[in-house]
Amino acid sequence: MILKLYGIALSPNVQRAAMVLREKKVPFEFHSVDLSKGEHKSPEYKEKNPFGSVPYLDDNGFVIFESRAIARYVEDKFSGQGRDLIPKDPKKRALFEQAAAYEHSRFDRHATPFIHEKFWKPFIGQTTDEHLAKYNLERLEQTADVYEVILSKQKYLAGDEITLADLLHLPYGTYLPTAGADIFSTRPNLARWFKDLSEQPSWLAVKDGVATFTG
Ligand SMILES: N[C@@H](CCC(=O)N[C@@H](CS)C(=O)NCC(=O)O)C(=O)O
Repeated sequence: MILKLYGIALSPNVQRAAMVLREKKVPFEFHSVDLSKGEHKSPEYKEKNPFGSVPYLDDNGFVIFESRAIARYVEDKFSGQGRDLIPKDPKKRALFEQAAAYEHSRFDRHATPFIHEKFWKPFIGQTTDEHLAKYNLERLEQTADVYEVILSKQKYLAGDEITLADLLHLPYGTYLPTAGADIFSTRPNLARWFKDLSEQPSWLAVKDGVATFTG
């Protein structure tokens, strides 16, 4: 039975899951969840994702949420199909895990609250906490300086081949300049890396909104 992805078409976390399904050439049905009506907070929805957030994936009754966990499940289940996103060689795998760990703990940790303050809050008519935004932007700039060093020595974060660790940056990385944090274009290696990622067909297919993919 076809996989079902639940969420909103322009949610970065939903786009992350959909991008990986496209990478692995896995057909899926996209099901819209109406956040404005609070559908994601209903008891029925929380049976699927108890945090009441999007996305979640339903694979014939097997339900998984958290976009990074969805990505890893899809990579494992459809191993040998589409592009390999996680290396199997132990050393390459360790370098991948290292990059995936700092994507989450250093990049996403500050990108998410920065975008919340500078993009999402003004969008829904709330006031930005400028102090919080500045704090997170400073941390992002520090992380970007380290990325620039890493990417001056290799093409991608885990070596010279693209992995899931690189792709995970795309959704929030794409929002950052719109929110006023242009951390990529001012650093030549980071600019080269992010331009390359932004041109990946899997991302181009979902960046303007997730839709059902029939293969
Ligand atoms: N860490 C989660 C984050 C999910 C998340 O926060 N999704 C947002 C949309 S981008 C959401 O559902 N926000 C509404 C809410 O949490 O009430 C993931 O990667 O899936």
